Amino acid sequence: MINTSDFIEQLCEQGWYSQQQVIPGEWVTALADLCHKRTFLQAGIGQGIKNLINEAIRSDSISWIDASETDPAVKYYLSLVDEIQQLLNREFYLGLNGFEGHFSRYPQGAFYKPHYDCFAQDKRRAVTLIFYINQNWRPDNGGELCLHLPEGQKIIEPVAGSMVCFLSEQILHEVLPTHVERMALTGWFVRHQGQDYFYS
Ligand SMILES: O=C(O)CCC(=O)C(=O)O
Ligand SMILES: [Fe+2]
Repeated sequence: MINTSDFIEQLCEQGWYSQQQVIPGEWVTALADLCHKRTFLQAGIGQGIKNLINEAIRSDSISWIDASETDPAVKYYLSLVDEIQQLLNREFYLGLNGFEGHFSRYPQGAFYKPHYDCFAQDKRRAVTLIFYINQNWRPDNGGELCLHLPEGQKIIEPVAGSMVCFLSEQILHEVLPTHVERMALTGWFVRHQGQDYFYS
């Protein structure tokens, strides 16, 4: 369960929010099992024809989620996404009208260097939403999400069931090298501006 009032207040005041134990254990298990069964592609940077694979910047693999998927775990995830989208649209005037999300797998040694989730030529991505599905995560596993904030770094461990949400344009962030396989569900609430875009 999301703490609605903390979510609204902190997203508004600091541009990011994180909370543990949002996804119950049984759904974490279902999502982690599903993640292991899916087909993954090496992730790229940029979009469309400019989507380049550059392992010096990121070394994870991704598996895009289709809104028409029928797996109960995916449906559960999309219902959470929907709940958060309604909350965001009710409380903030972001005009969000779409979502794109994927499973991501970071093999041992993988990382994602500091970046913003909003592309220079494409400002559609407004809010980033991440859920972690790493059971039995240990503090010495590495793989933390590091937010580079004006007041300093905020380190977030990718523990099972936790959630992070932030304004895509504002928060510079990175994934520190992981010492074990690390899995997440990463997505973006987007605002369409009446143009056609490529999906990477
Ligand atoms: O997995 C994470 O903690 C963040 C991933 C990320 O920054 C991204 O996919 O853009
Ligand atoms: Fe990111």
